[in-house]
Amino acid sequence: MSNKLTLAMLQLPVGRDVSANVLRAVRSVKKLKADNPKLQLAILPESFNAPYSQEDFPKFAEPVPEGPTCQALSKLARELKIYIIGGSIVEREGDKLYNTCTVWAADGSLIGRHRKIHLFTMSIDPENAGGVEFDEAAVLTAGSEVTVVQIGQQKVGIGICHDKRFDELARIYRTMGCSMLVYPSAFCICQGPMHWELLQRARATDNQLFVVTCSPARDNMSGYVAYGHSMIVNPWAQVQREAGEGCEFIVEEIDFNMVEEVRRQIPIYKQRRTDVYSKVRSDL
Ligand SMILES: NC(=O)CCC(=O)C(=O)O
Repeated sequence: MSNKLTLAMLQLPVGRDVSANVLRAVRSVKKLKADNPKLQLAILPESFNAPYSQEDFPKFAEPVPEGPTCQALSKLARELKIYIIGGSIVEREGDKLYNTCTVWAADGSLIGRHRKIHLFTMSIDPENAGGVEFDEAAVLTAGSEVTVVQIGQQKVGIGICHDKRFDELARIYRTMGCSMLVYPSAFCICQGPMHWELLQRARATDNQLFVVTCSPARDNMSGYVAYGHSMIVNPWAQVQREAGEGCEFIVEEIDFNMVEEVRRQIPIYKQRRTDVYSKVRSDL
């Protein structure tokens, strides 16, 4: 049984026309599959179908999985016989809105729905690389479930952008048997240079697995400017692939044998002293 998986990360531009954004994503995935017949998984960015904007979230919200964006992703997965980690969209359920990542199997069925657990609420002063004011929590409801999906032979843990700052979530995924974490993301440009790669490599070091992020392309004219730099970090915590800032697609074969190699050579998971930690942390 092959322990490899060929994936694509699509660092797509996002405009205000939802149908155009979804169509661009669909056409791009089709082209990548035509050019790379071995492609098994396509990963889209956070908020790939509409602008990442607090004011706009209610306007662009859709039901999951009945809405047009989900239906397009389901059809695409079925047609191409690939898995899709559908970035995120704003999901409407009753009077609540969520930032939601849907995951589709190769038969078009929905195998995962991750509602962003840690909402992005930040007020960074302007002297820190331009600053940022954002409050997802003013509009969105936080999810309260972890999400692990089976992709081929691998268990994959899902988070959305700000979720990657929280080491506990990544550790839970490791404990649940994950060999890869995927975070569709739209990181802010003021924190990007400081924390984007650092956080991803930290999660990979702690948990000895692949960590993949997929961002929208940078658009300096939009209200919220995404950092770009979609990235694959391997279980040695090395940056295996990294996009630049603009529209870019990366196709990469992931060799999961590396997960076992690292865990065998540096067996920190087995060396943990939960007996000591639990004396001072009742939550462990
Ligand atoms: N979309 C997000 O969750 C942004 C998170 C972010 O930029 C951060 O610094 O955290």
